[in-house]
Amino acid sequence: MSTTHISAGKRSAVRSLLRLWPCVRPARNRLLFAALVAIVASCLSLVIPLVLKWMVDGPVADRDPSGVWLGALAVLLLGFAEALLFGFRRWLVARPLAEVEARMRADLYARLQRLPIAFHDRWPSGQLLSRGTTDLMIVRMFFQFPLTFLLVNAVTIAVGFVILFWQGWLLATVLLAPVVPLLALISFYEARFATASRRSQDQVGDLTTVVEESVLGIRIIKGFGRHRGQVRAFQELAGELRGTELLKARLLGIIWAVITVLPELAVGSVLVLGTVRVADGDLSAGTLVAFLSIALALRWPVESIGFLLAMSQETATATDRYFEVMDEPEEKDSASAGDRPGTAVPEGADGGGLRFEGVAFRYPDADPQAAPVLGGVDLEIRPGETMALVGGTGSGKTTLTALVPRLHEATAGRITLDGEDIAAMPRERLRSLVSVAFEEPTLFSATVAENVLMGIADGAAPGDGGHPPERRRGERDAGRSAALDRALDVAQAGFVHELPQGVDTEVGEQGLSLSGGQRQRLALARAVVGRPRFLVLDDPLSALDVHTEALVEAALRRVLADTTALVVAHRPSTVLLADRVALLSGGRISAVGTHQELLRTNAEYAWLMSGTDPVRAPRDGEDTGHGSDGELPEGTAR
Ligand SMILES: Nc1ncnc2c1ncn2[C@@H]1O[C@H](COP(=O)(O)OP(=O)(O)OP(=O)(O)O)[C@@H](O)[C@H]1O
Repeated sequence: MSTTHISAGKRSAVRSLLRLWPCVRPARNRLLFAALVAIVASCLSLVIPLVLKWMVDGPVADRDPSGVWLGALAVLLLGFAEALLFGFRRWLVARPLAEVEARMRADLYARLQRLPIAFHDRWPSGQLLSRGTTDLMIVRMFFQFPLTFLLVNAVTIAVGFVILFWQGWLLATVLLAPVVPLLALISFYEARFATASRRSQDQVGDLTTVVEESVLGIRIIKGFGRHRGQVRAFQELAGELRGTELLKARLLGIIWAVITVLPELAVGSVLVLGTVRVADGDLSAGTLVAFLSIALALRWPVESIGFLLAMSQETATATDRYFEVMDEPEEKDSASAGDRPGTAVPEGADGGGLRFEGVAFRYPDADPQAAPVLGGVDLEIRPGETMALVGGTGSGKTTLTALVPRLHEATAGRITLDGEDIAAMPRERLRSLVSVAFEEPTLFSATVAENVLMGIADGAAPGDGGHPPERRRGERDAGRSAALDRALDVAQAGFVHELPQGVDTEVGEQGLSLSGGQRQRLALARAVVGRPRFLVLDDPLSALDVHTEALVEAALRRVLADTTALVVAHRPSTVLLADRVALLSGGRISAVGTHQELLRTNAEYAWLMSGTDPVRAPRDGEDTGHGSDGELPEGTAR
């Protein structure tokens, strides 16, 4: 379980926040208008002290009750207008900001779909999940509240001080005095808060990973009685997060205290100095009331700056975390892939079928000193042929099959489909030609039909040409339904008709409401439903009982007859589906031939297939002397 944090490095919060500008661009007019409304509302609160001054120096001093009532009415109306305008501001931004958040989330999801498998191997899922949920929520709240109020409060404070200086420069200067120490202290604590904020958001990601893994692996956890250990691990991480949150709270407390105490001291000084000046007759009582009222009205804008800056720091962190994913390079088609006509060779001609030429591969995070998983694979699967791929555990069979749909990119050599280099093909086209079923059959929380029909391109079904749209749609649906029935038949997945809603039954998260064998049959149906030209199957029958396996094999034979296929096989029964067998050993294809030929002539193969070897059982990847020096055993073909 990874607790590795993706380091943010040193960065400027403002620069991070500026990266959000293109995302909120569609809502910018509303945001600006809402900010204006909030500024007007906030400045109305500064007019109230001026009304008070007028009341104290006018109707109160003159003992004029009707003037006092008029002043009270003015204060009431100003307060009412302020409340109304703040409500209007909230209404203005709510919908556009929800849309901004939804769009950013959709962009993140789309990006995750396009990022290479190597990225997903590296990143814990909880880290991605927390970026798509908590971090984006923080970003939305920033636009809703801190951003607007940092602006509104800055304008309110500026307007407030203009009025204060207009009323009397001496008292205004006393009020302004704490600004310099205030700024220095805030910037010191904000930097520490930014570090704590990054740590806490990364810890939320780690915690999400633990929760996700334990929910998905609940059967293993319960089966091995590991629930207490799991709870302990969770509590440890939750404890670390709690510690970081408490540190944040302490820092925020200090910032808050500094921001509150220094201005209070200034207000106290103004009160003393102002009273002395009123007593000396240098200042009217109304001016002092107005002064103190404005100073008190500015308290909230000043005090709130502490937590507004803290929220801005959190948003800068959330923005960095969001863009760390968005900045990752996507899977790229080669530069000329889109417009290159391809170098296709007609089916059946020399160079047709599936060919591996000097294909090498090393995982990006593998030890650079270690030998690559694949060191130079040469293999030809003729058009219409089924080739079984056999090799010891960890010899690289799954890795080799993953190179065909370009889930990983070969580090050297090339793979061709009917003579066309897959590196020069647009991925979409490549994946419409090649279908895959992996050893671990992954299903999605959707219906049986939706899971199987994922294997067919949207709208792809026979009978589309030259008809009106409704008829085409009808024919397409009928075509998809027929393809579904055929695929379920091939995969011997008739059990789906016994499910409560037949093919419309939801299979639950990851298809866990089905048995392992049932999931594997649906994964197989998904691989064959689109009648692919090339089929790559990674030990597709491993979870079936012998009777079902025999049935699926019989049906598979029919499918394999029409396609060029590479089938990873661990057992003789699967190997027998193939026309020929290739043995992967030491990162290369060390022998190719029929099952019988290899059984007779290749000790490693005989050992892998039967577990017995009259001479000696070779270890994984050990050179058996066959083919490694270029000499293939008798009956071996390339
Ligand atoms: N994402 C990865 N990052 C780094 N190394 C990996 C990764 N996936 C697999 N490997 C390594 O590559 C080697 C080949 O793995 P692969 O899964 O291709 O073997 P395999 O022949 O399919 O094994 P099995 O028969 O047990 O399924 C192994 O040593 C494995 O540890």
